[in-house]
Amino acid sequence: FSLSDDVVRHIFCLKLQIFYLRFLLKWEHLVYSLAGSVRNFRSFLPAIQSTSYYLRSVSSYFESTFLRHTFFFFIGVLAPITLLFTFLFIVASLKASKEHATVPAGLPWTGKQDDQILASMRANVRGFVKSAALYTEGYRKYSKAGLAYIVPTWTRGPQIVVPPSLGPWIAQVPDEILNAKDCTYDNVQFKYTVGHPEILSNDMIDLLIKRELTRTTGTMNVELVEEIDDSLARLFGNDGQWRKVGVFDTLTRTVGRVSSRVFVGKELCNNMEYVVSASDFARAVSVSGYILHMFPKFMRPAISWLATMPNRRHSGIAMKHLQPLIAQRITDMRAKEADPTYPWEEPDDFVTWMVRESFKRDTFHETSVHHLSYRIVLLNFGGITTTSIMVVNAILDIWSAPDVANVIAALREEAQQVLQEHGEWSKAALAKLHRLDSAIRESARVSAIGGNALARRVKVDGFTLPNGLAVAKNSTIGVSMDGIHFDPEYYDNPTVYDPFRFSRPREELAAGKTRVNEDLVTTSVHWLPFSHGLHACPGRFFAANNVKMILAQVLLDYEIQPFGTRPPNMAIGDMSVVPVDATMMVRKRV
Ligand code: HEM
Repeated sequence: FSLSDDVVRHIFCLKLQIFYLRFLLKWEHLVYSLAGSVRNFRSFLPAIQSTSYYLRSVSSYFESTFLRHTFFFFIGVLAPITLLFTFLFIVASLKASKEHATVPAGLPWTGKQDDQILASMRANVRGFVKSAALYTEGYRKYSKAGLAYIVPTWTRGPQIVVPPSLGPWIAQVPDEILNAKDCTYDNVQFKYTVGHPEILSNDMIDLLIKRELTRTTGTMNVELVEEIDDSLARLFGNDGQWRKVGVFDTLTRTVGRVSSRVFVGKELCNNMEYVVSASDFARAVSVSGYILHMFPKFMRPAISWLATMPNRRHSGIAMKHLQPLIAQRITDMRAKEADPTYPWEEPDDFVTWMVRESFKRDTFHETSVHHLSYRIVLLNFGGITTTSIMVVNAILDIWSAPDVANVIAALREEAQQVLQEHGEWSKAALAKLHRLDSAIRESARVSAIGGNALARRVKVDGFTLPNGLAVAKNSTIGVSMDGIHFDPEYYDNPTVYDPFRFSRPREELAAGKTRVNEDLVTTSVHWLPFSHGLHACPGRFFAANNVKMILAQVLLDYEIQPFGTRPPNMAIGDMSVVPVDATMMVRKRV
């Protein structure tokens, strides 16, 4: 510690000297030229001489101590950095070789060249920089020939990618054989980034999403539209003036507020400190997951304390608001149960459903205020950022579409007609927004998260896939999401964003065509943003309801200036991430 203090002092000293030297050189020159041209200024000469003398002494001090400073700089700063990087390099190299030994030897790789020195580690680095592209490259080369291949990734180790023909089979294999959650949890390193294994392995959230949230989806839309309108008015303004706003920032807040209206109720959904903590927490968890994957398993407990500090800060903010709310809800619900005349109206929200469910359970982690509150933190994690990303992608894709003016006019016309017919955004009304539904579904196709879909962890020894490929226990299999989404066999002109790709067949129904049921919530092995099969996202009905309603209100009430070119998503590892800095010009329609 004292060494580093010393080093810092010396570096500081060195900087000061260089600064002073430059200062004096500049002024000495100026003063000499002034003195030479104005005789009367001779009286200044002694001062100039003494300055010059000081300058020389500083310069000689600098020369005499230069070596010492350089030495301290190397010992104190460069040596530890070099040592740290050498250590990380060795660790990463060993980790990569170990991971790569677990996949079947005969399979082809994308992004790995066996004849290169440190082939495994270099492949993992490629996986970090561009594994989304490696997936699609392998898809064209191998999947289309019915072969499996391997993609290196930074976060999940090597992935075995199987042809799409195996997709329907993977989607139905039970968890005891191919496990979905193990993959997700390991990918985001939930053990460290979130903790609470007793909550993660518990059924309560999934059960309530399937049983209560899906049942009520659409029934609270009048309240949700109020939240959307107020949120958009605050963020986009309602004075008819153009404003430059952040796309991600404004829509995350709106989605967070709308989702929270159903998750935690009217009061808290309006609290932006609480709402923003959800997306901050999600981002912190993802970043810390990446950091932890840089280290081998035995080092993660030690590294995690530091890496997950932001996670604790953001979840702490949410917990600060959630715990009193849930404690009060338990008190009120108990009082109402004991005495039906207790003057309190039970809100219909996720907290109420969860507390009611907790009354039927008896373990501490299913009943304590802390554990119930943390469940909402996790619900936000799974539900808010994912939905915000879908809205952001849809806005970027729709307002960058070829023929954007006509696309907007067609979407707006549909929204106006349906709203006029139904008077409000009821479930039935939203179901009639075929063009908007299609524009969002198409955006989710071309701007999907990328990489791996239907990712499953093999849970049994000696397992053989239907195509005869033997895979080791704990290896990961899946299909290439972008490979499938951009395959001309499934989509005409697959690289083009065609907003009405899915609604056109419906609109042509009158011409006697067969009805094609491809709504935003319809999953398939060829459209995978919500996955497919046993683990298809149970929150997709709620998410689709909110995404459609937010976009319909934006179309009806605001004008957005088209983007010249679509602000591109960024590839990070095997994921494609929305451009969080993208801005748009927006104004209230008059
Ligand atoms: C546009 C928004 C959303 C997207 C794109 C999305 C996507 C996904 C995906 C890809 C899966 C993984 C399935 C698998 O492992 O194969 C999933 C699972 C899940 N999602 Fe969503 N989701 C969204 C919104 C939501 C919302 C709003 C909620 C809750 C209210 C939610 C709750 C869940 C849960 C609980 C699972 C785990 C299901 C299981 O393992 O059986 N999601 N989601």
